Amino acid sequence: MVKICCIGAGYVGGPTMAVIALKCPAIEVVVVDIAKPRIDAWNSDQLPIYEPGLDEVVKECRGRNLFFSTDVEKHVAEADIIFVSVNTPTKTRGLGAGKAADLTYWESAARMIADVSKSDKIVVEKSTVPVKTAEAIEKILTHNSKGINYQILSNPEFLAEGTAIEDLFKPDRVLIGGRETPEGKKAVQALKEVYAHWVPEDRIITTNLWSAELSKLAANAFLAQRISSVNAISALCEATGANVSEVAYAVGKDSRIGPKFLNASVGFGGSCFQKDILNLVYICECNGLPEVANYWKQVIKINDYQKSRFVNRVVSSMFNTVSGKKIAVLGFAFKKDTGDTRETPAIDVCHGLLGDKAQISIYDPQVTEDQIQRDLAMGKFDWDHPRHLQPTSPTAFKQVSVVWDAYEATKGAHGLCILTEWDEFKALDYQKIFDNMQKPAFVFDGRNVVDPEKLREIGFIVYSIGKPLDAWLKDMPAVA
Ligand SMILES: NC(=O)C1=CN([C@@H]2O[C@H](COP(=O)(O)OP(=O)(O)OC[C@H]3O[C@@H](n4cnc5c(N)ncnc54)[C@H](O)[C@@H]3O)[C@@H](O)[C@H]2O)C=CC1
Ligand SMILES: O=C(O)[C@H]1O[C@H](OP(=O)(O)OP(=O)(O)OC[C@H]2O[C@@H](n3ccc(=O)[nH]c3=O)[C@H](O)[C@@H]2O)[C@H](O)[C@@H](O)[C@@H]1O
Repeated sequence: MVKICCIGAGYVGGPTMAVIALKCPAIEVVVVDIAKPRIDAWNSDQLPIYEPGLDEVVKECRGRNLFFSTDVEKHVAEADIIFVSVNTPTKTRGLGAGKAADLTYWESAARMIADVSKSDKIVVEKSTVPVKTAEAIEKILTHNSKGINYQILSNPEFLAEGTAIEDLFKPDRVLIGGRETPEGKKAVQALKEVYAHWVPEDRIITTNLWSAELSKLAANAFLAQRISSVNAISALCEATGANVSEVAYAVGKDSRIGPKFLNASVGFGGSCFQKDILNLVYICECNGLPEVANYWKQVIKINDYQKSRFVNRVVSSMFNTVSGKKIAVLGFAFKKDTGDTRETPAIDVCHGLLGDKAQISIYDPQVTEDQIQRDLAMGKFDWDHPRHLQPTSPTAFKQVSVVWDAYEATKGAHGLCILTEWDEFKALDYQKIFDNMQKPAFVFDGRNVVDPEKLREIGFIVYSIGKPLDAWLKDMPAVA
């Protein structure tokens, strides 16, 4: 029986391995992690991450050919194929701070593999890493090899949160990069055979190592660039009376452009887009390509601009101050159908509002108060380190309350900001919300969830990203 071990039981390691176990009953899959609470949660009825369809997959295979364990060394030693899916956060200090990927966790995983291995291994980069990481990993492994043969493969993951199971069941492509030696090709074939249990052969792409590593960074950069492009246009829409949804629809109808990923928003979030672009920027700089670095940097600058533009809209609309005013925030996760808050635009928007002394009442169907308070207190990039290495929870923000109901959050509020596109926000009784808010009552829709015209009929003053402006907002300063 082929044995797979995955180091890192997070958003990628957990779902990916669960799907491999489901589709390959003859393979034993063990997911290991240094974080005991996370492994305990994977072994319980309350999985550590919320992802539609994940519970069913885990329930079907757990205890059959899918296992979660903290006994990292034992399972690594026994495995034929080792996936490494650990954190690769942005460095917070030292060389490349604020840009380069911090490979501490990767390096320690590689050293541990070298220490405990007694048989040949295929080591698979599942984490997103800088191009050329495989070379560094190879050096660590071969210099400590004790005669063991290691083959390093790059197999980046393209799943998106909220649709992870769907994406894993039907991936657009699976990408495998390896050395072009006979041993390298054999290792690529071995991994290909795992995916071939359910992925059509023409969707399994094989490349050299560096192409695979770079394709992952490039794919995320292209995706984020689309959002920054449409968000940049959204600002111009507001200035001219054009409607960003109509513009995006018309632009996306061009089959060369395509309709997906053109939703204007308060900004993109999530653990990877910013991190991976910063990493790409750093790699370009290190390779003497400042023009290329600056080109990609702009994608992040527009994203930051979009978030501060939103905050400025809120404050300038409400008589240039939100001091002491209750502002309801609906949605804190970085997108719908996930409880993940890493790099969510809600953090920056809340910081902006707190900077203007607002009282914030937050409701998100999947995010806990503890998580929100931690997020608001955490330093830049700290969130992307393993949980037990993050700073312990400092004192909570008194101006922030977290409630479990949208009506409670909006009761007595002066303004309401929609920051995540949860479906349930479309179906709220906005008349009831209006009746219970202070007047004038403002809605700032950062996700184009509500119908601005219907809300205006109720009596709200409405700002929707990239949509023709409410008469109230015209001529008000709103640039970042
Ligand atoms: N979250 C996502 O949707 C996607 C993430 N990625 C990439 O996958 C990688 C992992 O991301 P996530 O799963 O989101 O992170 P995560 O933070 O959810 O999970 C990483 C896990 O690795 C564990 N870990 C760290 N060092 C370890 C070690 N030495 N031994 C054992 N366990 C260790 C941590 O305790 C943590 O549970 C990152 O490189 C990310 O860029 C790629 C595609 C999608
Ligand atoms: O490497 C990663 O981590 C993953 O990053 C993204 O996945 P994810 O961040 O989970 O979610 P997305 O659906 O890409 O959304 C990212 C952010 O962009 C925002 N977004 C997305 C699409 C859009 O049109 N507009 C927009 O503002 C979302 O609300 C969210 O805040 C990519 O889509 C995945 O392919 C990739 O594997």
